[in-house]
Amino acid sequence: MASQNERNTIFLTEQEAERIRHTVKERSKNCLEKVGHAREPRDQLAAHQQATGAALMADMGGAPDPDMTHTKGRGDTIPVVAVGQPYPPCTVSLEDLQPMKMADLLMDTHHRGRKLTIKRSSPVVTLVARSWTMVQDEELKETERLEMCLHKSRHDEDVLESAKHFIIKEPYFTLTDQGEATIRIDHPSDLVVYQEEAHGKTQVEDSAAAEKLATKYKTQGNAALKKQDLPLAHAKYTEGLNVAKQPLLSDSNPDLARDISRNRAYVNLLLNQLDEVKTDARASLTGKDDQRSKDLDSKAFYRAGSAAYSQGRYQEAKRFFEEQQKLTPDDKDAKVQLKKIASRLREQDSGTYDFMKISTGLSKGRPRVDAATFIKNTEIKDSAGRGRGLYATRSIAPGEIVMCEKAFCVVWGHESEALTAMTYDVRDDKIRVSPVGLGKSIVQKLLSNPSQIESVMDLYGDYEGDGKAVSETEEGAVVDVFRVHDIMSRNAFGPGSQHGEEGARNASTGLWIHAAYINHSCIANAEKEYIGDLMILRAARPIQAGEEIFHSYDESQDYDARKAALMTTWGFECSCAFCAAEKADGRAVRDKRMELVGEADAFVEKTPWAGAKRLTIRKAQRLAQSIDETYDGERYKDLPRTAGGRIQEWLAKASPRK
Ligand SMILES: C[S@@+](CC[C@H](N)C(=O)[O-])C[C@H]1O[C@@H](n2cnc3c(N)ncnc32)[C@H](O)[C@@H]1O
Repeated sequence: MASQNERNTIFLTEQEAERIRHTVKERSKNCLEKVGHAREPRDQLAAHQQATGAALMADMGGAPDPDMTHTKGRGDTIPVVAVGQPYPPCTVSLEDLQPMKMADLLMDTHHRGRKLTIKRSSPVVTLVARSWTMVQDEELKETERLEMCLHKSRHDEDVLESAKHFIIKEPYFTLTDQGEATIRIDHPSDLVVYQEEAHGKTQVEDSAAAEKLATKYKTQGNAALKKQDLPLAHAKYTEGLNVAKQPLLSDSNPDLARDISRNRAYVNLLLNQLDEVKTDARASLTGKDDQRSKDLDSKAFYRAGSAAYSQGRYQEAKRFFEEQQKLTPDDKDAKVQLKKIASRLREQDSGTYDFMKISTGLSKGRPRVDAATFIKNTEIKDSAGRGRGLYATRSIAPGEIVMCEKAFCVVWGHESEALTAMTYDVRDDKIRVSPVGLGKSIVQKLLSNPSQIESVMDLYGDYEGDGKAVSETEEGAVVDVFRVHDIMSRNAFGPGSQHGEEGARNASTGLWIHAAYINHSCIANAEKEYIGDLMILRAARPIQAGEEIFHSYDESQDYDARKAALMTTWGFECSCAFCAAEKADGRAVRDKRMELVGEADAFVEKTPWAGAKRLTIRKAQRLAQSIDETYDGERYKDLPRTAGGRIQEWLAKASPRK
């Protein structure tokens, strides 16, 4: 993520930073000492009381949250998240995992190939960056602590609170930062809500009994939908489908599964689970010719088309809406959608946008644009010494659009998802300000739309995972949250404040997948701007076909600050010609230049250019000249002299008072 500017920096005291480092290192040390040790049984009553007390305190807002740390300046606490000790999620389906007992858990061990069925036995303690509770094994003999870190909610509901019975895939038994034993879940896909039907616990003897049961679930799903409890409606329809799809019933009454699929498609649309909308809609098709069946199939095509549209797959959406139109030619909805799709396809193919219209359609309540992505003039190729990069496939004139991209995911500072944390990375011993709320949103979006996992996971990140390309098991999408964190850290950008005041604690941030392939240069040939979550990249100078496209990740005038930010945030040292020249200038010249820039900035801030007196203009000219003189004529022959930019701008506008 782009670094926070001075004004928005979050300051930690040295002691606080040291305390964070110490806590994380102490935990690692403790884990190392205890690795492989047998689990010590817990006292059930004491465990229950501990969790109940903590949950009560947390609900009243009085619980000490061990994740929060003190900061200096505005606001006083912020969560701390330790990063840099990644491990991969389980990529095996439940039926291929062997059951294990709670009593057999070993300390600081990932129990690969195993699964543990548990029942929640206490209230859930919900803290800012984690939730925890006490759980019991199937025989209710053993009790253990279970915590879910960071990615702990789904569809705005705390996962641990959402159900009573769970199965943990490949349990990780370890220590908390405070040294307490716990089963720890980092990857949401490692915790599965236990469903009786999915695990064949309910025996259905004949098709009549199966029909009764599936209908019961369907009715419960409908009731939950009516109450807008979408996760429950989804769960009930899923249970219903598990029964209705069994040959016993689907042979005699195939329409029941179709009906439930159609209903679940609707719930999925509301939950933004767009891949499943399309699967369900397709599964619900009757293909029959009577009017009622045609109406139902038309509804299914509408749902599938809406999902494809939301995914930016406009050709696919077009096909669905055309099918809808064939079945119900008088339906106005399909006509409206097809008209919108025509506009999106035009944007996508030609890069022709009505920016004014897009812009006026935005507000704080509707901060995301309805516009397509245009990337036709670019391609991804290897870039020597920089991994991959983005290249122009045709020549592009200054000011012309290089590419336009709607964000894969953006979290605006004013949205409830915005969450900033200090991350302490054990890999390089650095504490950073990180928009973990964006990481959480990306993970949620991927869990809901597994077909998009591959394109996000292809982005550059320090941790590359275990190399297994599994993104789905029988139980749903698998997302490696550690990889998402690292990808976000190296690829996210800030679209700036578009809806009011924002600072370091609630900076807007987003991920643009195609733009994420663009490398940095301090003398970039492209400049980005934003309308809502639409990134528009224009050529800053003529770009030839085949030329690599660069934008600037950090526009600081100060070479040393820029160099440090590029290394801390993006992990590289810039070797562009401008950096090479500034490096050759030496420290003394750079310091002198920055001192003059400081003077010039102060001048510009306090001196209005309109009606400036001759004497004032002379002063500005002298300042501009002094800055210019810090540049060696030969060294900067073909390079911009950026430090004088602001004062030059002032001079260009200023007119002497007559
Ligand atoms: C947003 S990604 C750019 C695409 C990336 N090169 C790739 O292979 O996917 C940012 C990462 O690219 C690399 N990078 C970008 N600009 C660079 C440059 N000028 N020199 C060296 N590495 C650069 C750094 O590793 C950085 O963290």
